[in-house]
Order: sequence, then structure tokens, then C-alpha cells
Amino acid sequence: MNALAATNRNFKLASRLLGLDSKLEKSLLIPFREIKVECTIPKDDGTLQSYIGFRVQHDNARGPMKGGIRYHPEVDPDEVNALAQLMTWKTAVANIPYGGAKGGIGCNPSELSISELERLTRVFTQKIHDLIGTHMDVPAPDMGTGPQTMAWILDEYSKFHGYSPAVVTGKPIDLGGSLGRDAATGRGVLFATEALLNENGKSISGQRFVIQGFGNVGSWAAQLIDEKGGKIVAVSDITGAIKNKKGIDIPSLLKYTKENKGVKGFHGADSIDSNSILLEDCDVLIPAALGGVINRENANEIKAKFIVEAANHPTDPDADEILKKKGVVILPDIYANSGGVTVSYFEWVQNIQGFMWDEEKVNNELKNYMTKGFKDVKDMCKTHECDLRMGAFSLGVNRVARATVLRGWEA
Ligand SMILES: NC(=O)C1=CN([C@@H]2O[C@H](COP(=O)(O)OP(=O)(O)OC[C@H]3O[C@@H](n4cnc5c(N)ncnc54)[C@H](OP(=O)(O)O)[C@@H]3O)[C@@H](O)[C@H]2O)C=CC1
Ligand SMILES: O=C(O)CCC(=O)C(=O)O
Repeated sequence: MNALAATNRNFKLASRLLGLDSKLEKSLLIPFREIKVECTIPKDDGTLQSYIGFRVQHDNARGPMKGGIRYHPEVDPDEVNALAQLMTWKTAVANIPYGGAKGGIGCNPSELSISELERLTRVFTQKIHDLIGTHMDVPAPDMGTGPQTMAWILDEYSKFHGYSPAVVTGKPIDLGGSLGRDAATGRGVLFATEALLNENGKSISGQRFVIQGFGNVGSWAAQLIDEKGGKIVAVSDITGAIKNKKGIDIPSLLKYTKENKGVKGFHGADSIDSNSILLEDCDVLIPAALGGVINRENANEIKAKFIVEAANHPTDPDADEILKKKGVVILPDIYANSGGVTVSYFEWVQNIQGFMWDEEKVNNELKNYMTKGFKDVKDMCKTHECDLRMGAFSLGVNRVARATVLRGWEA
């Protein structure tokens, strides 16, 4: 099932749980606006190369639309649509005053030079600058993008609209980025995992973790879980997968990946088949890379007791059903990885206030939001006698539906 069909299915199940009117259901499902732009840039060798960029603005009932921009070869309109919709429910679950959006460019950033990436980002911004803005749609980093990408967007946007730091979040600190945003998604994953384990009479310390993806989210989650005494027994990235039953030395791995651009070849662990990373024996599995990786092909073989979805849409609905029967507890993406957008909200607030918070305040506030989010999701599970995914979806969809009805449709 593709990402959009899967997301629509989860939305419709939640809508039925809530008893939403079918017309309201339809209006919540259809995106507010879908943008597709051609981005042609001269490559460093003088030849021209064209790329397609997307921005899907799904819903703005609760506030400006918000969501990352992804640079990846597999970016396609259906996936961006699904990810934009997930952002709408995610910002509502986190209870921050935003709607949802997502963007992407179909490209392989590892094959582009820094100056080619800068040209591509600037051309994309030129094409969408009228449709984003501090109170309209606020992009942020996602896979293949980061603070430097946000700095280029900020600069290009400001040429048209005047200096506007709050038009993007996840910026470098020197340009108004928030302390703690870089680590925020991984830190949110830590807080979410702690909440889930505590509820099950366990703690991070003593649990065995497997993490797929060692980029922004995966590496921060690994570092913070390691600092709390969790044992990380296997990790992977695009270069390969490694395993050490006794626990991987994460500080050494972080140093190694900076120097070697990947986990492959790390001396303190054995190399394993990348395809088997999700099937490794562990207590908690944390997918932190691509979507759709847990599906009907592999769900039966998963050994973890808990899955914490740091990636967006890592679990296919077929796999959800199989894992539920096996008794595996899944903490869904729209709650588990909401730490990133929550600190993006803090960054936006700081930019608008013109006042910078210290990192302790950012991290404490993030913990408050993640703790409250877990309680709100659990309350919905109790009310609707459903699993955590439906608890999170029904929480998010209900908040957006209420805002939509309150705003009304009068022309
Ligand atoms: N950044 C954020 O704030 C947020 C991100 N997310 C989600 O988290 C996930 C990861 O994003 P982020 O960490 O920002 O992205 P990054 O680009 O920083 O990292 C992605 C990681 O995934 C690895 N990867 C790519 N393809 C594969 C593969 N086939 N198998 C194993 N690993 C792979 C990459 O390897 P390599 O580096 O070697 O290419 C890299 O380690 C995405 O689903 C994203 O949507 C969710 C909420 C917020
Ligand atoms: O920080 C943000 O605004 C969005 C992050 C994001 O893209 C996500 O949560 O998937």
C-alpha cells in the first residue's frame, strides 16, 4: 500500500471512531493546495539539469501550515501528500497552533555539490516564495536537508519579502535558529520512549535498542538513549548495518561516522545485512529513515516488543495488523517524532518575540509537551478502546475537525 493510501486509511478509521460527518471527513482529507514546480539549474560543469519540486499544504484550520522539505530520489507527489497530511495530525497531537504541509525535491543530494544544492534551493524558493510565509506556511528540514538549506531559503525569501527569520525553522543558530532544534526530534523520541516504557513498568536503562537510520534523528536518538543507559545493539544507514550484542560504543560511532560518512566499517561492531536490521533481536526497534519499511513481507519476523516510529510512516497498515496480533506495541509517528516540529514551534515563537530561550528552557518545554501528548493519546485510547495509532489519529483529527467547524464555511 502506498504512503497516501495508508495515511488516508488511518484517517478514515479515526474519522469513523469519532463519528465525523462524511462531508466534513471529505473536506479534511482533500489538501488545501498542491504545488508542483520545475526547477532547472546549471550544474557545476555548465550542463543544465531539471528537477521537480513539490509543496503540499494540507490544512490550515489550526494555524499556519508547517512541515519539512525533503531532498531524496524517491520523493513523489503521493508521498509528499501523505507526509503533509501526517503533519496536520501531528501538529494537532502536539497541540501547537499549526496546520500541516510538506515539501520535497526529487534529487539525490549526495550526488550534488554544495553550490548545486544552493542553486537548487534558491530556484525552488523563487518558485514558491509567494505561497510560504511566517503566517502562511513555514518549512523546516527533513531527510536530505538541514540548517544550511533553511539558511538559503531564508535568504532567498527575504530578497522578495524583507528579512523574515520566522519563514523557516531549523535554521542555523546564528540566523535565529533555536538552541536544541538540531537534537529535538531525537530528544522527543527519547521522551516518548521513556513514557511508553515507564507505562509498561520499564525504563530506558537495561533495554536493547535497534535503530535504522543514523542521520539527524537516528544519531541524536542513539546518543540520548545511550546517555540514559539504553544498550544500542544494531544501527544502519545507507552505507550498511552493524551489530554488537554487548552494545555499540555510540560516542565512538558518532566520531567515526563524522570522519567516514557512514557506519560501514566501524571497528567496534560486526557488519550485517542491511535488510535484516529491522529483524534483529531487541526490545525496542526505532525506524529513523524511510517510510514503508515495516510491511507484510517482514512484520512476522520482527522480534522487538516495542516499535517507536521516529521516521514518518515507517509501518504499513498490513504490518500494523500483523504486529498487533503478535502483541507488539507501536508508538506512532505523529506522536513519537513530534519533538522536531514542537521545537520548530518554539523557534518560530522566539523569532516573533525577538527573544532567545536558553537550551534548558527549550528541553524542559519539549519534555512537558511530549509528556502531555502521551497522556492525551492514552486518554483517547481509553475513550475509543483503540491502539496507540488510532488514539493519536483520533486525537489529531478531532482537534482539527473542531477548529474547522468553529471557523465555518460561510463565503
Ligand atoms: N529532521 C527532523 O526534524 C524530522 C525528521 N523526521 C523523519 O525522520 C526520518 C529521518 O529524517 P532525518 O534524520 O532528518 O534525515 P537525515 O537525512 O538526516 O538522515 C536519514 C538517515 O537515513 C539513512 N537512510 C537512507 N536510506 C536508508 C536505507 N535505505 N536504509 C537505512 N538507512 C537509510 C541515511 O543514510 P545516509 O546518511 O548514509 O544517506 C541517514 O542516516 C524521516 O522519515 C523524516 O521524515 C520526522 C520528524 C522530524
Ligand atoms: O519542524 C518542522 O516544522 C517539521 C518537521 C517535519 O517535517 C516532521 O515532523 O516530519
